[in-house]
Amino acid sequence: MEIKEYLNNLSNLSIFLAYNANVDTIKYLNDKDVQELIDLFDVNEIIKKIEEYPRIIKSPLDFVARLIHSMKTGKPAEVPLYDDEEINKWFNRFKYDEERMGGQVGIISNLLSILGLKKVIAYTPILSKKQAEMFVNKDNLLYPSVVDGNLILKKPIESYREDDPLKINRIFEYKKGVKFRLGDEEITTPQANRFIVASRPENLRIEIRDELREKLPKIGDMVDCAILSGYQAIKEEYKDGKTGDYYLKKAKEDIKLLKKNNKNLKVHLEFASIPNRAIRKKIADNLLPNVDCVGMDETELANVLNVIGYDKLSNEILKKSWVEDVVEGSKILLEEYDLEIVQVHTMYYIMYLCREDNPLTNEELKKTLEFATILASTKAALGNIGDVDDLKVGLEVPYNEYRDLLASIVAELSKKPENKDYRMLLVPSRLVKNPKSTVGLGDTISSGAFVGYVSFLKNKLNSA
Ligand SMILES: Nc1ncnc2c1ncn2[C@@H]1O[C@H](COP(=O)(O)OP(=O)(O)O)[C@@H](O)[C@H]1O
Ligand SMILES: O=P(O)(O)OC[C@H]1O[C@](O)(CO)[C@@H](O)[C@@H]1O
Ligand SMILES: [Mg+2]
Repeated sequence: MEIKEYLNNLSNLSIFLAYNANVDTIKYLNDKDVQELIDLFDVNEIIKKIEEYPRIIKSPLDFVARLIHSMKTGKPAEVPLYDDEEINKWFNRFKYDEERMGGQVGIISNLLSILGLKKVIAYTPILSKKQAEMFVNKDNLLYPSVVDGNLILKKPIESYREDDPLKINRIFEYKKGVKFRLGDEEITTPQANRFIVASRPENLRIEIRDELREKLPKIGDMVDCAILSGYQAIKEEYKDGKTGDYYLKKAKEDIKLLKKNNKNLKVHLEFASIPNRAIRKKIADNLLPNVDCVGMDETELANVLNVIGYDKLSNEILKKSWVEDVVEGSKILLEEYDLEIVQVHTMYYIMYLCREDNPLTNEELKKTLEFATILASTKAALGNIGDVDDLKVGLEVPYNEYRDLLASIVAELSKKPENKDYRMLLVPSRLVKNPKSTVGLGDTISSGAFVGYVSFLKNKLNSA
């Protein structure tokens, strides 16, 4: 993998990002931490609550139950926190280990700025001083504002609003092999992963502020692509009478406004877990038909399939996440929403599914996935990518042990007659045995692959 050449390709690419940035307050859990949490409750209460499977955290018990479930399965999870003073304060009991830029826009804008893209325009509806300070302070990372009716692009640190609220998510990271007892059951985490307690402040609305919205066609004309994310925070209704439908309708129009003056603008939607099934369905039906590419992990793929009528396949993916099922699910999304690319990242592989007539060659497509695995292994190993030189760390992490098996499965699948109109490219992950942290690895993978995809398309367009 020629990293220098790949990066060189990105240096004339510009991108727009919206909507979600926050502060990730991270705690690395050990055996004792978990046991102490469990010992706060009667074990049967926890077991009962795990079965109930709360989709929002309203009490400490909701949190402990969902956390244990995530640690027992080793699966990534993100659960919204009910917007209530008391439960919010309860989370201050922990001694957190570090604070870090969080949210797809936060993580991706910093990464792409460091990778040396020409221009990264990062938008988030709330930008406090503390949040602004977490953005990389480089000339290519800009925040859009409107001053006297004009679109102004300035560094986040020069654009913050003193009285904007700060959004904090608590991240509980666990390594593989964390041990604890739940009654007479000994549990050991099967792999390293993260549990996100996602705050959902009433005043946070996933939208482009009105004065900036009319500038979207201009912004769309200044960039080659966009990554949109954060929709998972949209609520069904708000205290001021606004509804999820109101914000989803605006979100759909935002995409059309971005594309208005730039027909070649490629838009990628990065998923996160959307516990509210009604909102999940609306996001799929309203937004997916208007974007070109989508990135998600296998759990998110399964959950979307579940709300569009493919329960059996959804359960298969949740249970085993076999390549065949993930391919089947990706084909359904590609067809259902007329997408250009469905990119799914799992613990053991990253995969593209696209149509046979995709303008890029298999080699080009694979290159973008290979670059994405190097980004992920670098970030997993170091916790953060501070400089392109860090990438040599990720390059040294070998592909995981299922590399050959996965390659043979995909080779078989590609030959099947029902797959003749598709191309599926798979690259095994470079799994870091003992990752510093895992939060944001999916965002890292998807953004690294997507900007590579757009840069190869751009080369093709220019050389045509
Ligand atoms: N230890 C690890 N080493 C390398 N890659 C990892 C490791 N753990 C997870 N990954 C990659 O990161 C991805 C996590 O994606 P996702 O669950 O979307 O995270 P997030 O939404 O927090 O960015 C996995 O699908 C896998 O490809
Ligand atoms: O759903 P929210 O509150 O926007 O948070 C998204 C979460 O997902 C991440 O971006 C990782 O994908 C975290 O950094 C962040 O806490
Ligand atoms: Mg993700």
